[in-house]
Amino acid sequence: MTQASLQDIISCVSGYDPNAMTVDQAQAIILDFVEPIHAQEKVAIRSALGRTLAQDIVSRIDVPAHDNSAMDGYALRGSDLDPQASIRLSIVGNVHAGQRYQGEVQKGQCVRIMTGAPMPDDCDTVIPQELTLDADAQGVSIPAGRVRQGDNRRLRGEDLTQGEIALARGKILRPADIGLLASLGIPEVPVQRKLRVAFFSTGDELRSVGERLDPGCVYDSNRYTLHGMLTRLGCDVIDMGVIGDDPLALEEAFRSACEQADAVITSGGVSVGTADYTKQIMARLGEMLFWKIGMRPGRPLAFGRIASQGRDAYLFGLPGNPVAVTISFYFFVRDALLRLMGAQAQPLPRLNVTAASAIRKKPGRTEYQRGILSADESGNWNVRLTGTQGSGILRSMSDANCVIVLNHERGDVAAGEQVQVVMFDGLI
Ligand SMILES: Nc1nc2c(c(=O)[nH]1)N[C@H]1C(S)=C(S)[C@@H](COP(=O)(O)OP(=O)(O)OC[C@H]3O[C@@H](n4cnc5c(N)ncnc54)[C@H](O)[C@@H]3O)O[C@H]1N2
Ligand code: MOO
Repeated sequence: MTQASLQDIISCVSGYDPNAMTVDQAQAIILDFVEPIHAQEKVAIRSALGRTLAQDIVSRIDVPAHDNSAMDGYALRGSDLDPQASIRLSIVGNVHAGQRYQGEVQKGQCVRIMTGAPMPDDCDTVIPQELTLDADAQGVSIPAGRVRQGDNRRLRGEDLTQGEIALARGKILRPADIGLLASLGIPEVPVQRKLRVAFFSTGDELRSVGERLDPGCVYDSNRYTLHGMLTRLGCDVIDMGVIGDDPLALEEAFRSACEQADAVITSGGVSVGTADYTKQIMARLGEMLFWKIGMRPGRPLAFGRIASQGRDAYLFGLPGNPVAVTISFYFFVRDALLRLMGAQAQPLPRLNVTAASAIRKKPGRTEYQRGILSADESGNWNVRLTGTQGSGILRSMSDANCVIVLNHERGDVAAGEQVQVVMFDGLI
């Protein structure tokens, strides 16, 4: 990777203060520093779900390939229609999807047609069969005013025209995109190689699931939350377990993670505690910034790039508190990983909704509070807090279906005021 150093980037940030960063500043610095990886591979379209498209996909055909009927009914010449009076047309043929009507259709004539069948050359309008009267083998009556010229006809190329970009590079492919690729007859597509992300938890007090919980210890939940969030983002995950507060073991873990992965995520050890060797080791292995961000939860954050054995990786040192891990991941790490994987920016949509009750908020920091969004009897959406908002209380994260984002300058929120929420659906 050849890229600007973090020092270059922060020297351009006005009022840069690592102990008083705003969320916006931190997000901007991170995105500025992260460069997309370039490796790509070809995969069958069914395996491309959730992957990032590595090149533009240009349509080689018109879709649909011909004008065709949107309804089962009768194809007719629109110029025969009389808006004031019913007309009677004679039926000169029949055409199904996959066939082509070869004959001519003259004035006063029509063709029985099925949905998807190509329009006969002389016809430009279809009347659905349920709007017609007195149909028999010879003819059909078209009541006045039921259709206008051009109705119920799907035009050649109305979905995509030959040469048009059907899907742009950087798109994360969803089921409809896979269907679109199939509609173009494309069997495989170039996608970005999956991002490899290594992660581990730090702290002597952590026990892994399956181990005995010794006095004073807690189960490591962060690795499980991170595993879920990274998997949802479509990364290849490398779970490196729990590393105790031992400088040698920590250094070895950082080196090994960096040699295997594009990005390394740790939790714990980024604050000011005496056993927090983590920060020193991070700093020794590369270029690191340690920030106190004006936000809650998620105040401490380490960010940079470390190197070992000629390999380097971006490093995100998240705070240890379980809720802080989730918030830091979604508001800093997610966008950076998306950029790293070559994906188009995918800002998390924010909805304006009503606060069901008052919310305490200090101006001068961004707060992310866990909420439950629901509709009242009139169908108006409002949000209430899940309860205690301590950054160690994972239960209230699990109970929530959204996070309420209260911007930097904002003070207390009164019941009935508008607040912004980010939905968890599909996210956490
Ligand atoms: N004097 C100060 N103390 C603290 C500050 C500060 O600025 N000055 N910041 C507080 C904030 S905010 C946070 S967040 C934490 C972050 O500290 P660390 O990143 O060093 O995290 P730890 O001390 O290792 O752990 C914090 C807390 O979270 C629990 N934890 C850690 N890892 C896990 C895990 N994998 N699974 C479950 N729980 C975990 C850990 O046991 C601690 O209770 O510092 C504040 N203190
Ligand atoms: O990041 Mo800490 O969890 O803000 O409280």
